[in-house]
Amino acid sequence: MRVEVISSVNEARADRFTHRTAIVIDVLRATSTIVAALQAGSSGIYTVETVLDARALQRPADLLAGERFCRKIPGFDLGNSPDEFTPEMVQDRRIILTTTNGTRGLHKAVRADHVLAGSLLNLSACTQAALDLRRDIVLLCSGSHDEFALEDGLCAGAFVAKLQAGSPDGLEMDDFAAAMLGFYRNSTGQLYETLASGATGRRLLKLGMARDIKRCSQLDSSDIVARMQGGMLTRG
Ligand SMILES: O=C(O)[C@H](CS(=O)(=O)O)OP(=O)(O)O
Repeated sequence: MRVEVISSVNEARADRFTHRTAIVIDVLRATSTIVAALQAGSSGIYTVETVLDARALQRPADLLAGERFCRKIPGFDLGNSPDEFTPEMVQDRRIILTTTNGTRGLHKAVRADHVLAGSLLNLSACTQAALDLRRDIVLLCSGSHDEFALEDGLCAGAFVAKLQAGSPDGLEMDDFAAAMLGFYRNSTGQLYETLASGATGRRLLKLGMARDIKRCSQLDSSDIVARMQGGMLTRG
């Protein structure tokens, strides 16, 4: 089995996904929020790129969620903070989500045979699902504003470490995957600090959202596998 890591949506050429399982990563915060929403009982999450698309897709019982400039979109039910997605709010409800980077990342991966949403929260569950699908794996770091984001690279490195541990016959990897593996190994025990030190983390801290960074750094706190099926992310 081989794993490759793509550093940002800008680098995500369609042909890199063919015949692969894609794990799309946006630790701060879209894919962490998707995992939290499914954990809280949402029946599924549609990701769309624009506010207009979100409103057009909404059916009467659906919730609109997402952010622009890290803030909840006016008129929407929910923002992009995992803690907002409680069972009281989202149980058995479909959610239409639009965020700056994560939703773009998920759309870039559509050519893959299978698309999973990965985060630190569901690292082990998502890794096992990807191994079970028996395809080469591509990890797409959604990044932030078209650039590489530290927290996504860290999470990609954590996935590479888990995939390696779960591949008794060995795991081939590209150079960027090897670099992110080294980065993750050097950050052991400092997940929160590393997340908080990147550009997105600093932006969220300035806005008083340290709690979101804490939540998004909770390694393996969920056994949710978030899988794209028929355009919607559901419990896989
Ligand atoms: O809401 C977020 O955490 C980010 C906003 S940004 O990266 O600071 O623009 O959006 P996401 O799509 O979850 O990365």
